[in-house]
Amino acid sequence: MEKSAQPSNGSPSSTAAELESVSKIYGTFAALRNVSASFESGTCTVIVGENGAGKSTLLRVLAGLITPTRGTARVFSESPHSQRRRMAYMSHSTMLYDELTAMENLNYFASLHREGGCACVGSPEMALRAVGLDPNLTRPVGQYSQGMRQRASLARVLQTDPEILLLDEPFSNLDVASAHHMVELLADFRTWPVVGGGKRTILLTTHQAHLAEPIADTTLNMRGGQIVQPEAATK
Ligand SMILES: Nc1ncnc2c1ncn2[C@@H]1O[C@H](COP(=O)(O)OP(=O)(O)OP(=O)(O)O)[C@@H](O)[C@H]1O
Repeated sequence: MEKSAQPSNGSPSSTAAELESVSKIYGTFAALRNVSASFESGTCTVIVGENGAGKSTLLRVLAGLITPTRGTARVFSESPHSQRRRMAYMSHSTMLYDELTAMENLNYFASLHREGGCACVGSPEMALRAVGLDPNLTRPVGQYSQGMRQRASLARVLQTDPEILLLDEPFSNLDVASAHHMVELLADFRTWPVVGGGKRTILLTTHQAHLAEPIADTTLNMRGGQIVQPEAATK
């Protein structure tokens, strides 16, 4: 089934990411079935659906972490893998070391990026301040509340200064106040200028679409590995 997340305005340069007839088959099971969608630069797309609908698979294909069985994924008109330094992917798990402080965690991941040749525009300190965490906190992340852990996790991906932010269930395990704070942080992120021009693009999956409403330009509904609604603009 083929659906367009956002209708093309005829300008290829405004497309941040796209899927063209993408399927992902595990054995005999299709996690994604012939999905086509495009995501315009500067927009926030919220992807909702039941467990197993294919939301994470879609994000991971765009992140270049999964190769489609059929079809093509493109990021800035190139392969996702080749554009990975312009993207950041935050998975379900925080991917932080519990025994390290937030600053130590971010320094560690920043060093990995530098070794990979990534120019980290944001510093770990700036990223932590951006999400409202004190860079001088001496407590290890293992002693943080869930909300603080999620913020530290967001800082980990923001410090790479991504143009495209892919967030898998960023509100999971957060109370409503923390989820609202996360949404405010994401709204703020969208306003950050991009070196060399361009706009920040967000794709996020959630079971709680109402939480993302303030920043959602488009909501996509997935079921059985397909996008089942072409679009449902929330504003
Ligand atoms: N590596 C894998 N091997 C086999 N099946 C997989 C694999 N990864 C995902 N699947 C299956 O593909 C389907 C889609 O998974 P996916 O994680 O994309 O769903 P989801 O919509 O993100 O679900 P959830 O909301 O539970 O995270 C599921 O049925 C899942 O079991």
